[in-house]
Amino acid sequence: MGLFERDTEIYRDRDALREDYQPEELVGRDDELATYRTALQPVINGEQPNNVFLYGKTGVGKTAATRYLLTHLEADAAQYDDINLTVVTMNCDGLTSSYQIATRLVNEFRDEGSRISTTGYPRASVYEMLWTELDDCGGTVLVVLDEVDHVEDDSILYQLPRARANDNLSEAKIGIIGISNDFSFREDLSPKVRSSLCEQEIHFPAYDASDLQMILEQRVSVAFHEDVLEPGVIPLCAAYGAKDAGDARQSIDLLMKAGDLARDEDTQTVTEDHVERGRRELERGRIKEGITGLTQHGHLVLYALLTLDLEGEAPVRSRDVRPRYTRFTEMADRDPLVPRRMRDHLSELAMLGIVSVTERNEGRRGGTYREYAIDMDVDLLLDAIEDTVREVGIHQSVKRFLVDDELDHGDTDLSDFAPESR
Ligand SMILES: Nc1ncnc2c1ncn2[C@@H]1O[C@H](COP(=O)(O)OP(=O)(O)OP(=O)(O)O)[C@@H](O)[C@H]1O
Repeated sequence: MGLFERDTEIYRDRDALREDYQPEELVGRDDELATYRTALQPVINGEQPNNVFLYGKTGVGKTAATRYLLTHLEADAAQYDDINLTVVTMNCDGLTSSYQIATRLVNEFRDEGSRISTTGYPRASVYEMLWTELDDCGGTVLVVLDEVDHVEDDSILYQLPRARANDNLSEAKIGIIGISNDFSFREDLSPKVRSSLCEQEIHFPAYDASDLQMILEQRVSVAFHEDVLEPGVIPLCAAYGAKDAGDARQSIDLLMKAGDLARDEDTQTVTEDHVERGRRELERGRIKEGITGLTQHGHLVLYALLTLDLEGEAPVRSRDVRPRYTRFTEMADRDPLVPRRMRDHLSELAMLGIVSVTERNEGRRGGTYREYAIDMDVDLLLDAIEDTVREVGIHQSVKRFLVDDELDHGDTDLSDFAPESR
């Protein structure tokens, strides 16, 4: 028998659970799809398209709905000889300026040999090139700007939708589809940009548990063999998804994690226990990612609070975290941040769900203050701030959580790091 053997007991088509899978139908989005379809109808009529703006939290189907409708629109437009439709889709993640967007767009229309560099041209001349490319392309051009909130200046968001009205285009009819999960972005747009970019706004609300259940059932029928899932598995994934953020991506990921655990264990069924364990694993991954993204001061603040928590001192006020944090910064050969910046780090840890915060009120004289405590698995946290701990040394109170080979104790003299007397 070979080293690798095909395992097909659980999955029929695991790829159907991946992000890039395009479902044939979108379930539970009838109203949004109907509004969206109406907004795109002028394209088929050969009229000037509407600019559409989609907004809603992450994983609620904005991109999936766009892909679904534009695939149909392109196929249907091909039936009409007098319609020449071009769709350009761009994700604005990593593109922060109008200039970058404009050069990228110019290059979308050009062959490899004649592409322009992304720096060095005056903005006005890049816009000129863009109008020329669009007019040369002609017909109807739909530009999809996904994650449009990454663009920090709104010049292009004004120029593109207004290009025809401003006489920059004579041949092409252009329509913009902006997509965003940042609610404040729309609010912060200047009125003139908002009125042109957001001609037709469509809000995608978060999914509830029964929506998610329908979405999961549709995926399961493609991805898994029949009767492989215990009856409670889909409702449990849906319930967790609805509780977290109403995000379809999270529910689908959880189902895939549960399926993978079942497959790794060579079992014939996916159980609720696989879902529970899968959820814990995903959670660990998310937290680890969140902590890894913090600065070293964030790690030092966390380590200070963690050791205090283990000594039974939490919940603790930030002024009581401070001496420990300051001491750790000295050990790491750094200057401590001012108290307010240190508190910002505690708030950030709270936002990540690593630290719990309790507001206390000492009555009229004492005012209100906040107390912090660790709200997460200790070994998970230690694992995530391993490098910082190594630099500062292993504090007495965390010693019992460390398996010898998990962290290199080296020659650290632990007595140096015994908790200070308070
Ligand atoms: N109504 C639905 N029916 C079937 N699958 C869906 C539905 N809504 C979302 N999904 C699936 O959930 C995942 C996330 O959806 P999508 O990428 O469209 O979210 P989004 O709102 O664009 O999120 P983001 O703002 O993070 O980009 C995709 O795999 C998508 O296929």
